[in-house]
Amino acid sequence: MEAGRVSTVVVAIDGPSGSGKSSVAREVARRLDLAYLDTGAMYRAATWWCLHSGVPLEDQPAVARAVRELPLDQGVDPDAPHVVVAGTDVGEAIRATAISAAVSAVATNLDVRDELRRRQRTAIAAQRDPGAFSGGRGIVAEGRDITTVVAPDADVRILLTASEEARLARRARDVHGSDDEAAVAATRDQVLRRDADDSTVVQFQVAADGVVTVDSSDLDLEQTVQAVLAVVTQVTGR
Ligand SMILES: Nc1ncnc2c1ncn2[C@@H]1O[C@H](COP(=O)(O)OP(=O)(O)O)[C@@H](O)[C@H]1O
Ligand SMILES: Nc1ccn([C@H]2C[C@H](O)[C@@H](COP(=O)(O)OP(=O)(O)O)O2)c(=O)n1
Repeated sequence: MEAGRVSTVVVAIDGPSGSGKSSVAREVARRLDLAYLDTGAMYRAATWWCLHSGVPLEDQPAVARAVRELPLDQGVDPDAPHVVVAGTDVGEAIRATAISAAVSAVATNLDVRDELRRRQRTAIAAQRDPGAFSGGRGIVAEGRDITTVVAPDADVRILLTASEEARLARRARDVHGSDDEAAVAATRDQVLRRDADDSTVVQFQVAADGVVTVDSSDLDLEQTVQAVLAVVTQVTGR
């Protein structure tokens, strides 16, 4: 390494819906002073853009064309993440149930995946290189295919899992403010159907070779953050 250069670390985290990827990855990035890339937000922003522009999601070539032109500005500061499309802040809009219900139709479009993966690799590369113009600081990137396809060469690769029951209860509390029977039933589409659809194009249910599994079923958020930090320390010494 050149004198004066500080080594950067790339942490890749994948997992199913409700496993805690976004909350855990963001907090780990904060504590290690790394950038944070929420790749799910990119698929959500692409879905928002298609709906906003009147592109029918079943018209795959039209969706792919729209996404290649997607005017997306996404921040990587874990303390102030922003998602802006064509000048509109869509940070909240992309979490709406209508987007959660529609996003798999866009995420299973292989041309869309090519385009967004290209952008994700560019964002990760900018943070990996300490000599980069933007001053690479290292990054935590999370999604469904970061450990396997987008950044299989990441320094740390983690599959964050949790039982179906834990994931449904978490999402129900997020969306409906309760994890009673009705709230969990209303959440099944957002979690289980979406994971089943997404699994047709990416594999995030079983850890690939060299990927460390962290099971958060019986851990709270802080314990999960600690478990992920322990893997980072074990692998990188940081
Ligand atoms: N052990 C845990 N690990 C991560 N998140 C948890 C945990 N327990 C509860 N949660 C909560 O579960 C919800 C879903 O987490 P989120 O990060 O959105 O998951 P994902 O990005 O995998 O869909 C959040 O409200 C989070 O605070
Ligand atoms: N790297 C990624 C990230 C997300 N996706 C897809 C899968 C999901 O249905 C959507 C939204 O992802 P997001 O991580 O926001 O989903 P949840 O936090 O689990 O609700 O995008 C993907 O296919 N590949």
